[in-house]
Amino acid sequence: MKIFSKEQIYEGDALTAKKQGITSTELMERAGTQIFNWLHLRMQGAQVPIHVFCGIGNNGGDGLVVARHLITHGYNVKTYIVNYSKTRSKDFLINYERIKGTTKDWPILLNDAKELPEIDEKDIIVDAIFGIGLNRPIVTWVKQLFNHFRATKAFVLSIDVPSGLETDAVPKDEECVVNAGYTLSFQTPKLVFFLPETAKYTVQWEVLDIGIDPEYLFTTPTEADLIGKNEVLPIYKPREKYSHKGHFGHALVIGGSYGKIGAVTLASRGVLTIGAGKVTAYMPKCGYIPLQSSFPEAMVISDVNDEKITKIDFNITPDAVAFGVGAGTDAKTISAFEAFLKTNTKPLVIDADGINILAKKKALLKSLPENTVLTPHPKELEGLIGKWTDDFDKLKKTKALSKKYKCIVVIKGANTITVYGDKLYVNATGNPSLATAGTGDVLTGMITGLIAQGYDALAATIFGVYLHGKSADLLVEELGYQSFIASHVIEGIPLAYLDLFKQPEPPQVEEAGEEEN
Ligand SMILES: NC(=O)C1=CN([C@@H]2O[C@H](COP(=O)(O)OP(=O)(O)OC[C@H]3O[C@@H](n4cnc5c(N)ncnc54)[C@H](O)[C@@H]3O)[C@@H](O)[C@H]2O)[C@@H](O)CC1
Ligand SMILES: Nc1ncnc2c1ncn2[C@@H]1O[C@H](COP(=O)(O)OP(=O)(O)O)[C@@H](O)[C@H]1O
Ligand SMILES: [K+]
Repeated sequence: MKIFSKEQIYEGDALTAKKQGITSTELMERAGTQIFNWLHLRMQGAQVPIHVFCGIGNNGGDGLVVARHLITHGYNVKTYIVNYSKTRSKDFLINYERIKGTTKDWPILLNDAKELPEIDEKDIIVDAIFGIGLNRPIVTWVKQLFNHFRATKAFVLSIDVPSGLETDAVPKDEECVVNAGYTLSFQTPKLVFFLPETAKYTVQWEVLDIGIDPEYLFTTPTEADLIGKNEVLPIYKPREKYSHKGHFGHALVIGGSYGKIGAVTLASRGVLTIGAGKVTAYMPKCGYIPLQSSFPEAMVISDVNDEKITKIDFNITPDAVAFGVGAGTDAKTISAFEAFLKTNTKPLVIDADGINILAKKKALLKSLPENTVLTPHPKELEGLIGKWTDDFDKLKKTKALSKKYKCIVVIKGANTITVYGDKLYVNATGNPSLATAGTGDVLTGMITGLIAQGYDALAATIFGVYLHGKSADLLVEELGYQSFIASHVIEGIPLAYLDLFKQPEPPQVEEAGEEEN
C-alpha cells in the first residue's frame, strides 16, 4: 500500500473532484459518511454519549458531516466547534449550515479552557479538530482541551490523523497531540503512524476508501510504501518441479567468536529454512563441533584461530555472503574483513559487528559491492550516521548514507523500514515478541538465503523482513510475547510462507430456516 504525502493527498483530492465532476463538498460528504458508517456498524444505535469536536477547517467539516448523520440516526450526540481561529473553510461553513438545519441542538462554540465540557469515561470522543492542514503550533487552551480528553479516559476516535500530529514532523510537545484509541485515515495511512516517536499517538488505525481517482493512486510514485502480503506476493518465486539444490544457491555466513557461535548457527539455520540450497558457516575453530552437531545441514569452514576470525579464506564459490554476526571487533578480525572486501565481488549482507567495524572504519564503506544490505538496529545505525535529532532526521541521514554508498539500509525496530536511496519500505509485520536476543541474526540469514536463491538484494530484503515479522505474528498466538525466542522465528518461517497463499476465510452466513427455537 502506498503512503502518500500530505501534498499528494491534497493533489489527489482536487484531481478526483475534477475528474469525477463532484464538488469538494461532495467529497467531504463521502468522507464523513464513511466515518459515520464505520461507527454505525459498531454501535448499532447504542445511546452512549458521543462528543464530536470539530475544528474550523475541512477536518472540522468532516466532523460536522459525521455529527449530522449521527443525529439523524437517533444517536446521543453533542457537537462542539473548537474555535481556535476566525478563518473558516468553505466546506466547513456549508456543513455548519447543514447541521443547523438538521437539529435544534446547534453546535456549541468553545473559545477557551473555561468552557471544557463534561465527558464521562464511558463516553466517546470524535476528534475532528485538526487534520493534515495543521501547520503551526496550537494555542494553549486547545492543548488544555487535549489534556482534558486524556483526563476523562474516554475512547477517542480521530478523523484522518490524531489532531495536533503533523504528517512530516515529530511533535515538540506531546501534550499538543490527541492520544487516539483509533484513527480512521482517508485513503492512505500516514508515515507518522509507523515511526517510533509518533506511532504512539494512535493505538490502532484503519484506512477508509473515499473513492480517490484510482489512476492517480496507481500511477503516483510515493516516498514510502507499506509492505504487507499484497506487496510481497509478486516477489515470491515458485519452485520448478525439476529443480535441484544447485538452483537455490549457496550462502556463506562469516561470523562468530568464542561465546558467540550461536549467532552463526541461528543465521545459518535462517539461510536454509528460507529456502537456500546450501549453507557454509565460516567461523573460528571453537565453533566447529557445536555447529556441526547442532545443525548438521550446514557445512563449516574454520578459521586458523580458535577464538576469533583472523583470516577469511575459503575454497567455495558462494552466491551470497553474510558477514558480522557474533564476529566481535578484534583488530585481527577487522583486518581479515578489510582484506576480504578487497577481493569480494559477491552480494553481501552485513550485520551486527560487521556494521560496528564499518562504523569504526568508514573508509571501508567505499569497498562494499553495489546493493550491499546493512541491517543495523538503532544503536548500530548511530555508529554509521551519527546522532539524529528525531525520526525524520534519522530517515534523512539514512537516505544520504544509502545514496552515497549505493547500499540498502534496514532500520530494524517495531516497524522495520528498509531505506533504498530516497525510497522507504515500511514493514507491516512483526510484534514485540521479536525483542529478544538473536532474532536479528536470523533475519540476516533469511535475507542472505533469499539473495542466494536469486532474489535481487532489494526484493530479498523486503521479503525477508516481511517473512521474519510474519513468522512471529503467526507463532505469538501460541507462544505469547515473553516465551518467544529467536529459534522460534526459524520455526515460523514455513508458516509464514504457507500463509502467503491462504485465502481469507469467507464470512459466516447463517442459513435461512436453521434458527434455533
Ligand atoms: N481536501 C478535501 O477535499 C478533503 C479533505 N478532507 C479533510 O480535510 C482535512 C484537511 O483540511 P484543511 O486543509 O482544511 O486543514 P485542517 O482541517 O487540518 O486545519 C484547519 C485549518 O486551520 C489552520 N491551521 C493549521 N494549524 C493551525 C493552528 N495551529 N492553529 C490555528 N489554525 C491552524 C489551517 O490553515 C487550516 O486551514 C483532512 O485531514 C481531511 O480530514 C476530507 O474531507 C476529504 C476530502
Ligand atoms: N517491538 C518490536 N516489534 C517488532 N519487531 C521487533 C521489535 N523489537 C525488535 N524487533 C525485531 O527483532 C529483530 C532484533 O534484531 P537485533 O536487535 O539485531 O537483535 P540481535 O542482535 O539480538 O539478533 C529486528 O528484526 C527487529 O526489527
Ligand atoms: K483529527
